[in-house]
Amino acid sequence: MERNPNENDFLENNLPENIPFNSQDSIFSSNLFLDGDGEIILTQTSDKLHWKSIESVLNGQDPSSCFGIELVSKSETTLCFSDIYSAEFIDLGLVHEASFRNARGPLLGQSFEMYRFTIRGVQKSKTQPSVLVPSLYTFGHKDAQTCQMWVNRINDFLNMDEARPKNLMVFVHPKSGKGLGCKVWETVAPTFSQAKVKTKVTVTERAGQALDIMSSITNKELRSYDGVVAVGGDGFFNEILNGLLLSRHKSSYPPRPTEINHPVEKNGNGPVLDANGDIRDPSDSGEDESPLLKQSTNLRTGEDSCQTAEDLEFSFPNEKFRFGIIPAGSTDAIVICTTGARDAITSALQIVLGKAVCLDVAQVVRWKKTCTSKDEPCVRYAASFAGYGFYGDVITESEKYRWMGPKRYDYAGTKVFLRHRSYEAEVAYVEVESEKKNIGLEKESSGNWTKGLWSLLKKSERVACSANCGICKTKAGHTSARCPSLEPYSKDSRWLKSRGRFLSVGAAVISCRNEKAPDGLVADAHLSDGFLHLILIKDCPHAFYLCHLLQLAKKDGNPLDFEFVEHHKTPAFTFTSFGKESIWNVDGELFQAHQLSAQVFRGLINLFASGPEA
Ligand SMILES: Nc1ncnc2c1ncn2[C@@H]1O[C@H](COP(=O)(O)OP(=O)(O)OP(=O)(O)O)[C@@H](O)[C@H]1O
Repeated sequence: MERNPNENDFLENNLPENIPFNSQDSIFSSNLFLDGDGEIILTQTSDKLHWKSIESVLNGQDPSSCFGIELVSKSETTLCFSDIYSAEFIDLGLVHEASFRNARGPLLGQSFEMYRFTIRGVQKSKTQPSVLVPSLYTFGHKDAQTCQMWVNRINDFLNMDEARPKNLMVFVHPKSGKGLGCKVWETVAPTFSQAKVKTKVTVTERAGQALDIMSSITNKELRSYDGVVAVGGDGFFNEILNGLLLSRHKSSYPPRPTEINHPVEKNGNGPVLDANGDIRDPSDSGEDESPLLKQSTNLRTGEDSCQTAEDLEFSFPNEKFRFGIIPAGSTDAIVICTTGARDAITSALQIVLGKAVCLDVAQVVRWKKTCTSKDEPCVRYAASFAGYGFYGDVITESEKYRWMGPKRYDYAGTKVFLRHRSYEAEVAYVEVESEKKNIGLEKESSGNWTKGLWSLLKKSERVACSANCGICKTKAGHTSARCPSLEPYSKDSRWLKSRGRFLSVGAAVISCRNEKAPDGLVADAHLSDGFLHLILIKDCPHAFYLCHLLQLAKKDGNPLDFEFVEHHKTPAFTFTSFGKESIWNVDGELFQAHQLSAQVFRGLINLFASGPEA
C-alpha cells in the first residue's frame, strides 16, 4: 500500500482493525515518521510509549527481514516513561526512510523534510546488564504543532515524576584518578542539560574545599537542591558526605573503648561468656563529656543550640536530598557497589532518571589521636570502609606516590605486603543474635588454617546485594536510621572482645567491590543491611596472608574463609591500639586514631543509583 509520509493523521478511534493495540491502554496515538525507519504509529499508554511500523500494522507482518535483506531497525519498540529522560522539539530537517542492509553494508533510503522531535531514553547494555546505554529516536511530522504536542505530553509525564532531580550541586575534582575529572564531567554534562536538570558546578582547587562549601551552605539554600553530585573518587565523595553530615546529623556517639567495662573475652577460640557486661547507654555519657560530645547531644535535643529552627529542619535520612557519584577516581568502589558498573554515563543516566537506593553510613569517632594525646572526640563518616594496619599502611605509603595515579595502590600494596607487619590491638564489638550460630560453626571447624565445612556453608549462604535487594528492604532489624530513637545497639547489647596481634582490622559498610577485588572484601555485605562487617586478620605466616589476598583478587574467591580471618556482622565496635601505630584508612583517606569507636546508621543517606543488576 503506497502511503505519503506527509499525510500524517491521528489514528485514535480510527485505527485499522488489525492493529494489535489494546485500545483501553492506548491514551493517544499518532501516525509519525521515525528517522532511519519509516512510517510508524506512536502510541502513548499510561506508563509507556510504543511504536510499530505502519507496514507491519497494515500487512500483519514483520518487515525486519524481506527477500534476504535485513532491515536495520526493528518494527516494534516499547519505551517505558521510567526509561525516558528527554523529549525535545527540533524544527524542520531531513528524516530518512528505513535503510537496508545487504552483504555490502547499509543502504540509505529516501529522505523527507519535516518538523521533528527527539526522545532520549536508556537501555541496558547487551553484554553488561548494569551498564546503561543512551538511545535516541527522532520522529517527524509535516505539522510542527503535532511534534510540539508530543513533546509537551512526554515532558508533562516526566515532570510529574517527583523522584527526578531538577536542581543539583556538582563538585568536580579535576585531579581525581588519572586527572580526568573535568573531562569526565564534560562527557556527562550534556545528559544533564538534555534532561533539563540545572547544575551548579564547582571545580575544586584544593582538598577540603568541597567539605567547606557543604558545611557552610545554609540549610535553606541546601533545600533548594535535590542533591549533590561528586565527580571524582571515593575520597572526594567522603569529603562531601562529611561536609553535609558533620554539622547536621544528630546522634549520640558510640561508647569509647574505656566505657566497655566487661566485654566478653574472645581469645581466638570462640567467645567466653561474661554475665557482668555493663555497657552504658551512649546517650547517658556522664559528666566527663567533651565539648563536641555535648554539642552532639544538644543537636539531638535541640537545646542550647546555636542553630536556628529552620536549620534544624535538614534531617537525615532525607528522602528528597540524594547523593550522586560520577566515577573519576582511582578505585570507585562506592560507584561499583551502587550501580554495578564503573561507567560515568551509567551513573549520569541513573541520576537524571531519579533512581534511588539507601546506603548505610558508619560514624567513626576518634577518642585519641596518639597514645599520648588528650581525649578529644573527632568524627568522620564513612560510606564504604574504615581499616587499620595493612589498610592504613597502604594509604600512608600510597600518598607518597600520588603522582603515579591509580597504579600507586599496586606499588604501595606490594611494599606494605613485603613488610608484613602486625599490630597489637583490642577490638570490642556488639554481638548480634543472628550471628551466634555462625560463631558456633566456626568453632567446630577450627583447628585448620582453612575453615572446611564452615567455608562451604558460608559460601552457599552468600547473597550478594543487587537492584531491589530484599535484604536491604527489610524493615525489621536491630537498627534503622529512619527511626532516630533507635540506636544501632541497645543498653542490653552484649559486647565481645578480641585482643591480639592483627595484620589488619577493617570494617566494611558495603561489599567494597572494585576492579582489583571483583566480589569485594565482603561479598555478602549489603548497601543497607545495617551492619558493619568487621574483618579481623590475625597475625599469620606471610604465605597465608598472600593466599587471603589472592582470594580477594579472584572472582568467586573466599578471602574470609581462613582460620586467621574473623568476620563479624555488628552495628558497632571499639578499637584500641597497643603500639605506636595509629593510622586508619577511612574511605581511602588517612585518619590518625589510636583509640576509636564506630557505629553504623542504617539507610542514613539516599543515593541516585539503582543497585547492581544481578
Ligand atoms: N582540587 C584538588 N586538588 C587536590 N586534592 C583535591 C582537590 N579536590 C579534592 N581533593 C582531594 O583529593 C582526595 C582524593 O580524591 P579522589 O577520591 O577523587 O581521588 P582518588 O584518590 O584518585 O580516587 P579513589 O578515592 O577512588 O581511590 C580527596 O581527599 C579530595 O578531598
